[in-house]
Amino acid sequence: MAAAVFPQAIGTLQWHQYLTDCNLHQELGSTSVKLTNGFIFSNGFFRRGCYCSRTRNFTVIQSSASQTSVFDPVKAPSRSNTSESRKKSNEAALILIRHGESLWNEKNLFTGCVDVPLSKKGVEEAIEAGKRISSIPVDTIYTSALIRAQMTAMLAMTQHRRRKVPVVLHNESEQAKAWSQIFSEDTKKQSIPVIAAWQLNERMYGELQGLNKQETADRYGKEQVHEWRRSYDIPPPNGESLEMCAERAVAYFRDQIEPQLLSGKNVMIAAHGNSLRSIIMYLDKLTSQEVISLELSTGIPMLYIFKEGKFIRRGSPIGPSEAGVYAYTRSLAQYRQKLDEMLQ
Ligand SMILES: O=C(O)[C@@H](CO)OP(=O)(O)O
Repeated sequence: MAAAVFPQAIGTLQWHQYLTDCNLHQELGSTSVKLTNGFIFSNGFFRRGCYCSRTRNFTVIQSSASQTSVFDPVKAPSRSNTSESRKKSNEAALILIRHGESLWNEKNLFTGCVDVPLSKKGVEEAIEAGKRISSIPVDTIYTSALIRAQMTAMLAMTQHRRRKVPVVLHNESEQAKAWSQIFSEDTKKQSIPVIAAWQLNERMYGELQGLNKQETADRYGKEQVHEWRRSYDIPPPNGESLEMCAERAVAYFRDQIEPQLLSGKNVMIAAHGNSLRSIIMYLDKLTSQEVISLELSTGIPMLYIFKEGKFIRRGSPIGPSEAGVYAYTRSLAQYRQKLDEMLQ
């Protein structure tokens, strides 16, 4: 694919514009651009974790057309539909979704490891998230052990155009394993394994669990509560800091999920604000300072491409009916086209 050539200076970009303006992203997508503030836009995203700030201005000071599209098809019929070529391309999609709004989010209560379900709005958000990723391949699903993440994953998958059935694996005992076997290879092929892991749970919020966030801020002060909620290494009373949460969540990601991606499997993770913040910190190499301002919205999927051992952030996919979906790589566009043909 030929790369677009940018003039030496094209003015000012707003990060918000990057997030929402598909055409801009497409134009930039195949070009390396150096920006003021030391930020570099290449391979479809800004480096240095600057997405924490949605309102920052970027002035383009230099560009190069050396970067062509780096994304080979994940599962494109012409190039990557054999396990051999998959291994060679070493590329896979990774979708991260924070669960939809829960009944305690709605009431503004600290939730942590308390297992509460989605609110009505959360159910709608999960379905909407499913529409956004309905044309992105998913081979394996990881969720936390908490119902709000599991509901989100399942509701999202009801929208997937491939129509595979998510099946929760029960490996907690030999008997559970034996009793949940599937005896048809064809049916297995039409299923997506769902693995629930406590390591992906929300951070344990200690003695804040069940307290109202506003009342807690009124009592202990806004700054103290912000420190408990967003700092990297300060735990809430008797709870986990983000660092402690990362020790289990990132270890699980590296031990269990990365090998799947390495083997070419497309993975979706439905988890929580803080367990996902810790994973994003690892993926985007954010510092403990940068992660403070990282906030994740409920029910908004984020797409990464894993290629040659690197995670490339592609933004949040929007519905297949929208023109110019910036999050799609060429290979994902091919997968989507294949679905279009199949479903005609
Ligand atoms: O209550 C919680 O478990 C989390 C996520 O909802 O809250 P916070 O935004 O403080 O991380």
